[in-house]
Formats: sequence, C-alpha cells, structure tokens
Amino acid sequence: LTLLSQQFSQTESWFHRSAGLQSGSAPHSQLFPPAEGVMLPPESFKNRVVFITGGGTGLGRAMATVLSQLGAQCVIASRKLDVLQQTAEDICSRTGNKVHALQCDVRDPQAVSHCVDQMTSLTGLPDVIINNAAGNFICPSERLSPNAWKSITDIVLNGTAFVTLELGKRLIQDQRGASFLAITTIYAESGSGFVAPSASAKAGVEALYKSLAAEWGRYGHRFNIIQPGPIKTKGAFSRLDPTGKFEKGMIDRIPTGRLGTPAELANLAAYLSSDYASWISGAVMRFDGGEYVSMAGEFNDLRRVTPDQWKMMEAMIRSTKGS
Ligand SMILES: CC/C=C\C/C=C\C/C=C\C/C=C\C=C\C(=O)SCCNC(=O)CCNC(=O)[C@H](O)C(C)(C)COP(=O)(O)OP(=O)(O)OC[C@H]1O[C@@H](n2cnc3c(N)ncnc32)[C@H](O)[C@@H]1OP(=O)(O)O
Ligand SMILES: NC(=O)C1=CN([C@@H]2O[C@H](COP(=O)(O)OP(=O)(O)OC[C@H]3O[C@@H](n4cnc5c(N)ncnc54)[C@H](OP(=O)(O)O)[C@@H]3O)[C@@H](O)[C@H]2O)C=CC1
Repeated sequence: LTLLSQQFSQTESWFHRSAGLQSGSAPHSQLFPPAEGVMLPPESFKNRVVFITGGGTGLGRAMATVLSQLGAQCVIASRKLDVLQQTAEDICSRTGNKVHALQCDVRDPQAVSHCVDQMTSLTGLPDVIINNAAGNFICPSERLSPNAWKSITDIVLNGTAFVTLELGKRLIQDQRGASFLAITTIYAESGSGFVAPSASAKAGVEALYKSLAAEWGRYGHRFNIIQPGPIKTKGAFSRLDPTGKFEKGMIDRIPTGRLGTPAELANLAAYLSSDYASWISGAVMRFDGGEYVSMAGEFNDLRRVTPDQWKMMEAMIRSTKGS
C-alpha cells in the first residue's frame, strides 16, 4: 500500500485528472492547458509540517493534497470538523501521509491558541503556514449590516492576524523559521464594488504580510501572498455567482480564455512554501490568467474590433490632418 501511495504521489492525483478543459472556456484556452501533476520533486516537503486554514474544501483542500503528495504532514483547520475529517481521510488514503483535522474558528483568538496547542502535541509547530480561510458574498454595500461587515472582516483580516501572530510568537520563542503564505485576491489591489468587506479585509492581509516580511525576516520567517483570479470552487461560486449568469462574462475578459484550476494554484503555493523559494519574501504573486491587466487597460475592449473595421479606422486616422 505504501509503495502504491508513493507511486501515486509521484505521478498525478485525483483532482489533477479532473482538471481538463472546463465548459465555457474560449477555444484559445487550448493554448494554455492547465498542467497536470505535481510540479516539485517528490519528498520536497518530507519531515515538514504544514498548517492550512480552510483546508477542508476548495483551494485549501487542493493545497493540502499537493503538499501531502510531496511528503508533508498536513494539519487542516476550520469550523466544520466533519468536513475536515473526511478530507483528511481522503487525502491520507491517497498519499499515505498523515493529515490531521482540527476544529478552529479563526475569528476567536482563544480557539486559535487552543488549536495551536493541539497541533503542537500532534506534530510540533509547523514549518509552513497557509492562511486560506475566508468568507465572502456579493451584496450592495448599502444593504450590509454591521454584523455582515464584521463576519467577513473577522474571518479574513482578524482570523489571518490571529493565526499569524499566535504561530509567529511561538516560532520566535522556539527560534524556528517558517514560510507564511496568504491567499488574497486580485481585487485586494483595486478594490471592488459589491464585495467591499472582502476587498477591505484582503487589502489588510496584504499590508500585514508585507509588514511582517520586513519585520520578521530576522527570525527566519518568509511572508508571501498569492492573489488568485477566478477558480471554480463551490464556496466561491455559490456566493459570488449564485445564478451562474456571470461566469461567461468573466471568462471573456480573461486573456487565457479559461478559469484557473485548484491544481495550478496548489503547485504555485507549494513552490512559494518550499526551499526552492527561500529568497522570495514580501512578494505578491498575481495568478489570474491575465484578468487584472485585461480589466485595467483603457483600450482593451478594442480586441472586439475586426480586421475590416481596423482597415476603416486606420484610413480615418491617417486622413486626419492637423489638430
Ligand atoms: C461578476 C462576478 C462574477 C462571478 C464571480 C464568480 C467567481 C469568483 C471570482 C473571483 C473570486 C474572488 C475572490 C473570492 C474570495 C472568497 O473569499 S471566496 C470564498 C467564499 N467562501 C466562503 O464564504 C465560505 C465561508 N462563508 C460562510 O460561512 C458564510 O457565507 C458567512 C456569511 C461569510 C459566514 O457565516 P456565519 O454563519 O458566520 O454568518 P451568518 O450568521 O450567516 O451571517 C453573518 C451576517 O452576515 C449577513 N449576511 C450573510 N449572508 C449575507 C448575504 N448574502 N447578503 C447580505 N448579508 C448577509 C447575515 O445576515 C448576518 O448579519 P445580521 O443579519 O445583521 O446578523
Ligand atoms: N475560488 C476563487 O475563485 C478564489 C478564491 N480566493 C481565496 O481562496 C481561498 C479559498 O477559497 P475557496 O476554496 O474558493 O472557497 P471555500 O469556501 O471552499 O474556502 C473557504 C474556507 O474557509 C473556511 N472558513 C470560513 N470561515 C472560517 C472560520 N471562521 N474559521 C476557520 N475557517 C473558516 C471554510 O471552512 P469551514 O466552513 O469549515 O469553516 C472553508 O474551508 C479564500 O481565501 C478565498 O478568498 C481568492 C480569489 C479567487
């Protein structure tokens, strides 16, 4: 069984196989196929402990899977213990490496401290910390109650801060280095209507991580950020595109013509958390198939202009004399 697991971990995983061309993708997305398989060499995370908040579902689960395939002992934590336990079992049965499930509401600093106590007894302090847990929903800002604002910012900004500070302090005390990674979003930079609490909190997370990259390098700690564009997960799409009507428009504005995949994100997270990235700290990695620059450029809608229309417009421009 162990041999089988090892062979499996060196080739491909269950979710990589499912990462084919998604429905709704543009034809040119064939030129940007999501790579299958785990990118780093086997055992890149052997003898490493990885702590992932929100590791039971979506992108957190994908990152836990890849890191476990690479030899890590993973600890996944969030509110729903049954979901975490199922994920831990699924991953462990496929990779042969231990995955621990711990209940933790990151909004509650005491729960975070208790969770870190439990992890310390199970695995010792982690070498890699991935702050991935989040909450979000689309809502016109004038409809937000104070508690709606608080529920998102407490998970995203305070939760990340509580986890990072609790683990950071203990690692410093034990003179242990670590890699911290935060999953934010492309609109942390631009802001975005209809998700103002999420945009505000994610921007705060980025400021926290850049600050600590500068302050805690002396303790052996690296801090990096991935800003994903749209990647289809139930958690995100059920709350951000509940009718499914916006997906096509979103794909149309992504230059690579498709959504990202959890496997692609997981490979990037593994790289940034690995020794191969030990000189990368304070970095913000946009991971969006080009969506951000595509939305930002003043003239990018001209992609819709046909060659005949260009001929006509060029003639008009060239015929202009003077100002
Ligand atoms: C054009 C766009 C097209 C397509 C978009 C599609 C794809 C995505 C593309 C990009 C994604 C970019 C970024 C993604 C960021 C993410 O974070 S996605 C991850 C999302 N995952 C989750 O949110 C999982 C966890 N979420 C939850 O548990 C809940 O949703 C929660 C509400 C965040 C928290 O649950 P909790 O049980 O603690 O909270 P409640 O008690 O239910 O509610 C607290 C208060 O909030 C009010 N509320 C809740 N929902 C809404 C809503 N939909 N609208 C308005 N207000 C809401 C609720 O009423 C409470 O307030 P109160 O009534 O005043 O007490
Ligand atoms: N999918 C996408 O398109 C994008 C996602 N992102 C980011 O990626 C990350 C993962 O999102 P995704 O996988 O899509 O969505 P999910 O909804 O699947 O993931 C969110 C996770 O956060 C956990 N969580 C929520 N509240 C708490 C809490 N109070 N304490 C502890 N854990 C909590 C949830 O678990 P539980 O309910 O058990 O607590 C869940 O596992 C998030 O940071 C999100 O902002 C960014 C840009 C795009």
